[in-house]
Amino acid sequence: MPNNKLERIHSDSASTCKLCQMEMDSIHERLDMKMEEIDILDTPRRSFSVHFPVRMDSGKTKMFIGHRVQYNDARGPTKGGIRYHPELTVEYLQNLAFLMAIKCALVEIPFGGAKGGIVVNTKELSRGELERVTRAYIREMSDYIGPFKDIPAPDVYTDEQVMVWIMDEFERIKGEHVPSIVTGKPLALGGSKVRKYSTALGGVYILEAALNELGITGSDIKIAVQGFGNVGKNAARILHEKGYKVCAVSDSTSGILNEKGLDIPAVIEHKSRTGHLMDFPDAKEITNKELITSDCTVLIPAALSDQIDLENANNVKAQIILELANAPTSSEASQILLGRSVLVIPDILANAGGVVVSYFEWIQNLNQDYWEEEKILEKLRKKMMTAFETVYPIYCEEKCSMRRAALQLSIERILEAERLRGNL
Ligand SMILES: NC(=O)c1ccc[n+]([C@@H]2O[C@H](COP(=O)([O-])OP(=O)(O)OC[C@H]3O[C@@H](n4cnc5c(N)ncnc54)[C@H](O)[C@@H]3O)[C@@H](O)[C@H]2O)c1
Repeated sequence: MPNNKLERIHSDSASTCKLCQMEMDSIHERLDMKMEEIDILDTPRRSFSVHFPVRMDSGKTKMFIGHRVQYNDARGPTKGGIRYHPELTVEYLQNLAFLMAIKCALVEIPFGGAKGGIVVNTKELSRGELERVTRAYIREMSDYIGPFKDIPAPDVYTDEQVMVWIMDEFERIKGEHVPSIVTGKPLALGGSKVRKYSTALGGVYILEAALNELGITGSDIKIAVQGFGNVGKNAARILHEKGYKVCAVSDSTSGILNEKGLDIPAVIEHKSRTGHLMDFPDAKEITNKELITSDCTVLIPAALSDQIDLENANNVKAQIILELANAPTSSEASQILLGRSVLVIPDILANAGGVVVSYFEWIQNLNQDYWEEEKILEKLRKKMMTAFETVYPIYCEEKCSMRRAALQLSIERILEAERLRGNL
């Protein structure tokens, strides 16, 4: 059995799928979808598994299983992460691949959706074994992936080093340089500037657009951020730099609050020096639960799924929830918040900045180019704003959740591509 951390990380996107499923019936009805359209959306184009032997450090050979799902490629080559997890199944990956197709359509990047990975607990592998397992998986997959077929990226328990091994093995097989085979690489090997904080920054662009739409302005805007990892810390940092009052932040151990606003660079320094948020001077200690219901204008869950639930949804004080984590709001809580007119900006829109900059990395690689930071920032802003400006009117007109509005838009785009190809 995996430990709790493994299980938890693995369940986040499953919750997103559950939330999307909840909205599907009303979308089918609203778009007056025919059975053949529902079928084409419900069916992954390719799902396959490979079995491969790897020599372990002990000298013994062990068999591994890898999967890849290429869900829908009507809008372009499929794109999606490679996840290493002991409980990975094809069915689970199908859900994640569907969400990737939805996200890419929402921010109008010319990709379909994919997801894959290996059934393995990386904590049980040495670095050498991890490299050999990765390379063996890519040897099995090399005919089915490619810059114009299917482009992998990092996901749970894979990182930029794993992406380099994937690229290197693929290039050895093809006998040429192909950096565009994978995104999420280090800068020195064709990675993109901004990628490390693109998810947080994309979310901040969307948040500012939402504040503007709701007419919420001024120095009284209070922000609470749950999670202080890659996404949460960068979101807090960017918002602080923009002059917002970030009043509360938390990590897995505890939270801190200062109603006048925290000095975020000092909090970052404190956390990197001590390893925790506790004992930060000039702040009150709070629990993660207290952060969710703290007195704030904007709540940014950026850690785990199902943090806003049946128990606390009625006590949320924020007017806007920016879902930077995947599925931080349970399905029951979503209904309550909709009833209370709290604007929930759904994960599929709020955290899409990461895949947008991955797309930019792919373009840079195809053109053997490196873009300056300013160019990437401007293009990211434009992509995120366009998505928001298209989804928001649907949300207002249809008086539905913003998640439903976003899903509806993506589905229309995928179906349009299928129609133009003559598949419908
Ligand atoms: N990294 C990306 O580009 C990206 C893109 C899309 C979605 N996401 C989603 O954003 C979320 C965060 O990702 P990340 O890359 O920042 O992960 P991370 O591992 O870097 O950080 C996770 C943070 O959450 C904190 N945390 C763990 N348990 C907690 C708890 N019970 N309460 C409060 N905080 C807790 C950890 O201490 C850590 O600070 C995940 O849901 C992830 O799927 C990330």
